[in-house]
This record gives sequence, structure tokens and C-alpha cells, in this order.
Amino acid sequence: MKKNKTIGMIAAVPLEGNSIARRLGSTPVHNTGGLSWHTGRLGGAEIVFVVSGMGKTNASHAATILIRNYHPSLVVNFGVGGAYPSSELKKGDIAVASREVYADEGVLLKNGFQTLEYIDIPLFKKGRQMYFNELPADKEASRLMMAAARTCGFRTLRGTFATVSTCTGTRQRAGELSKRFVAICENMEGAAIAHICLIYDVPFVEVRGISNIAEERDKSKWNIRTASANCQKTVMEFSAQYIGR
Ligand SMILES: O=C(O)c1cccc(C(=O)CC[C@H]2O[C@@H](n3cnc4c(=O)[nH]cnc43)[C@H](O)[C@@H]2O)c1
Repeated sequence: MKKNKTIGMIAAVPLEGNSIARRLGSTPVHNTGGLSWHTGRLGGAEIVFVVSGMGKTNASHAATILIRNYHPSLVVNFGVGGAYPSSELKKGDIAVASREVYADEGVLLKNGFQTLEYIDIPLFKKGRQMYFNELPADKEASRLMMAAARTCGFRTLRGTFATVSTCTGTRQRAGELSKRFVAICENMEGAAIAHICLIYDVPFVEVRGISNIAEERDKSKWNIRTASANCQKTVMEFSAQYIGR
């Protein structure tokens, strides 16, 4: 597939991408799939940014159109996420994915949840490599994203991200998921975008500002605004470093 120097960017909800959309300064083009596509430059890099809507189906839809129509050399998934208590991430910190996992795709047996390896049907095959619940993130882009977060002065941690259909609202569930996948935080789109990037052979990187701790649900403790602002600052810094590397 033809690729160029464009960086493709996907966030799930408008609040996660408001500063970036403003910086791009362009009037969004409404086209395929009823999505708004913002194009422009960030720190010298050519950007296409789309707000996908929440969840795996919306994320896959946007990622497919992004890759098929704009041929990016990299896809960045950014936004906010919930940290598992065991990670010791705090609200406002920046988490970067070393890999993504589909945390609730599998089978539930008497003795508990089993991943897709148990069924032995991969979600995707590339040559002889089979992908079940785990999807890769690009190492070099992840390293650069960590560097960008540190340049911005944020506490940063790299590790496994879990993508869930059901947002975790108890400390017990957070403990189960973080232990099973050795995951540091969760979100609702990342694995789907990583999966589409794998199908089309486009490098994928994911960064999340921590908006909440995954524990007994109490929305009054969430800080989506700060998490989103810190994450977008990191993405803007990353864009400048990525193009100058
Ligand atoms: O009100 C809620 O219960 C609620 C649950 C999850 C997310 C939201 C949002 O408003 C943010 C949308 C976006 O945020 C990601 N996110 C943030 N925290 C979590 C979490 O603890 N578990 C899963 N996803 C989370 C997610 O990617 C959403 O798209 C509100």
C-alpha cells in the first residue's frame, strides 16, 4: 500500500482531541462514514485527525477509513484511560502502550475466563504468526512518545494496555484484569485500532492521559480535562520529534 509522511490520529470523544483540532485550525471535512476529518500541520508534521466515537466498532471504522483514504505512515491513538491500582499511575500521568490486549474476548468456563488461545481461533494471521488477544505497538514510536511525555514534564509509564467493552467499576475487577494481562491501564478502543493497523501493516502507537483509577466507580473523582490536556500536549510534542528524527 502507498504510504506517505502523514501521521494519522484517532481519539474517541471530542474532549480528548479539542486542543489538537484547534491547533490544526482547519475546518473539518465531513466525508465517508459521517466522520469529521481535520487535516493540517503539527510541529512540521502533516496530520489527519478524526474523532471516532467510543468503543471498538467506531474505532475500527475510523481506523479503516483513515488508512484506506489517507495512507498514513503511523497511526496514533490518544485520549484518556483508567489506571489499574497496581500500576501506581496517578491521575494526570501519561501511559504509553507496549502492546494492546482485547481483555474480554474469550470464553467463560466454570473455572473462569480463558483467552482466545483456548478456542484456538486467532483474530488475525500474518504468515505463520497468529494473533489472539494481543496486538503489537511500534517500539520506536512508543519510545519517542515516552520521550515526548518526559519533555513535557509528565510522570510516564510504558506497559500493556487492556481494551474492554465493559468499563471497570470495581477494584476486584481491576485486580483480575491487571493480573491476567499484566496491564497498567484500560480503555475502550486501543486493541481495535492496533488490530486494523496490523491488518494494513501500518505502525501503531497509543498514549493515554490517566483520567481515573479503575476502582469503585465514582465519577466525581475523575479528571478527564487534565488527563486529556496532558495527553494532547504529549502528542503535539511527539509530532515535532517524530518528524525531526
Ligand atoms: O461515565 C463513564 O462511566 C465513562 C466510562 C468510560 C469512559 C468515559 C468517558 O467519558 C471517556 C471516553 C473514553 O475514555 C476511555 N476511558 C477512560 N477511562 C476509562 C476506564 O476506566 N475504562 C475504560 N475506558 C476508559 C475510553 O477509551 C473511552 O472511549 C466515561
